[in-house]
Amino acid sequence: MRTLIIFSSSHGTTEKAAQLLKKQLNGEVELINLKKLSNPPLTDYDSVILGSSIYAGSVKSKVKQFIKQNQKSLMTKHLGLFLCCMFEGEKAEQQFETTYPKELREHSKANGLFGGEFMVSKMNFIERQIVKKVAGVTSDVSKINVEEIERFAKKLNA
Ligand SMILES: Cc1cc2nc3c(=O)[nH]c(=O)nc-3n(C[C@H](O)[C@H](O)[C@H](O)COP(=O)(O)O)c2cc1C
Repeated sequence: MRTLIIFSSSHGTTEKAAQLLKKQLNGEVELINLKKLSNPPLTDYDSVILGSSIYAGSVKSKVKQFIKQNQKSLMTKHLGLFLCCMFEGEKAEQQFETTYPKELREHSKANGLFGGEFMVSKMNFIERQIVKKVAGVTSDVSKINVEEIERFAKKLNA
């Protein structure tokens, strides 16, 4: 089985999660950052995994655009969808639902909330102000959910 993990990441957390996931998956796995290649061809892959982070309640625009262009093709793949974000529980679930269309969520073999990070050291001035005001965070915080990544990989490997 050939798998492609496609992601978009601003401060590197979704990329980190994608790398952790890659280690857990069976078969040949490649990673593509949408920043480098905005519409990668999917024909050579049986399995496609899509991952994004959330900023101010919205998914990264490159992911939105990729879904728009490839939704039909994604419906023919062994599919996985994940999100990196700092909200947890119901709020995180809601963000997942607004990120990925219902049709894809229902077709997907694994849907995952992988936690997130506030990488203050990589943020610009405005982002630092927002994170300080909204979350009271002034230094790097990591809450990547490794168990959730393992659970997600097991489902896709099954
Ligand atoms: C300015 C800013 C806004 C954010 N807004 C949200 C949000 O609305 N909901 C949420 O769950 N996480 C939010 N986050 C947390 C990011 O989703 C989290 O930092 C994520 O790990 C970023 O991943 P990336 O480095 O791959 O882009 C925000 C972070 C920043 C810096």
